[in-house]
Amino acid sequence: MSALVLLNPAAADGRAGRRRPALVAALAAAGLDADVVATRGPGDAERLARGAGRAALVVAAGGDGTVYEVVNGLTAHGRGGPALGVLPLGTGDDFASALGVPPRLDDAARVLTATPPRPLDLGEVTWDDVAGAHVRRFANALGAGFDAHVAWLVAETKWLGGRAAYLAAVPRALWAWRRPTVSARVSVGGAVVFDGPLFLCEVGNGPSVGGGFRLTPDAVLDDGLLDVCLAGHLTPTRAVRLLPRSLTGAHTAAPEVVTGRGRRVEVEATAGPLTLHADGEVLALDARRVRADVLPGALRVVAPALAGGAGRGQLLMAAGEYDS
Ligand SMILES: Nc1ncnc2c1ncn2[C@@H]1O[C@H](COP(=O)(O)OP(=O)(O)OP(=O)(O)O)[C@@H](O)[C@H]1O
Repeated sequence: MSALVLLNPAAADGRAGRRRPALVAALAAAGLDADVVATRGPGDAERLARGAGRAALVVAAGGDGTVYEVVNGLTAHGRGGPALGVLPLGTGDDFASALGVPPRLDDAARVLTATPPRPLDLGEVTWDDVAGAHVRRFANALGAGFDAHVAWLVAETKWLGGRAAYLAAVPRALWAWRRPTVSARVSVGGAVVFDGPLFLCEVGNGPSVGGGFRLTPDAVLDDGLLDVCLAGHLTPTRAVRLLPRSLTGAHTAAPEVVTGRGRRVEVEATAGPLTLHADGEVLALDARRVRADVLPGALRVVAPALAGGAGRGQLLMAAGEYDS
């Protein structure tokens, strides 16, 4: 099998780049005929994936941001294009965890040759801001509000290093959000589920974000649906109390938390602009209207945790329930 491995050397504060020799050795040991190409900057992985139509497999070697880019490049090929593999070399690696990719490089490389790819759902986000309308795809999660604000602060202070940038960003974001900063109306499948001051709204294709915070703990990558978790205004003290509970998904029982599941999720800012992220990459600081749609079975992915059997999304698609 011919594979193109797109290595983001900047992932995990540059640790991914330093692991290139170990990556090449792991791929050789797994018997994968692979070209390893390092990206030169943001956007490069997407461009390379778009040009990789002849590869059987395109592997995102990096974190969730690298996966996001590769997914947006690969979907340009349609459903018959190369499959996606993931080697978790990033900081959070939430999508790789959802796929069941083992954290050790040797094991993860072996999985690429041993597991036939299978169709999984993707999300498609459409939003309006001052620059107009935009459309992107996401693999793992879309977030509006507090966590997108954290992602923006982290990107701004990248020079601090991943973990330090996060530690600095969370208190800054909590301080900025001590009073309600945005209000929004949220609909799932056309029905309004929330209207008021918003802390965050997370739309999960996979269950976790930020390196293991299970905001949408029951999200499944092949069920043809997106899971939603939103919280109305939280004081900093209340947010700090709830955050650790999201490591297990126990936050969903809190009275401020609303959950839902559907094919389409809409978030409309009624006061203040929305900060928006997809797979941890900041998309907008001033979104007004955001729509997320599931694209059932849109991309074939090496997913050891989901190997075998048709997912619900595929079954619904076969039954003609989806036209996307
Ligand atoms: N060669 C490069 N130099 C600098 N930045 C790059 C390069 N290639 C890609 N990037 C950018 O690096 C950023 C971070 O990548 P990625 O998300 O994969 O790693 P991470 O942040 O360590 O992991 P995670 O998102 O799982 O926490 C992305 O915004 C991506 O566009």
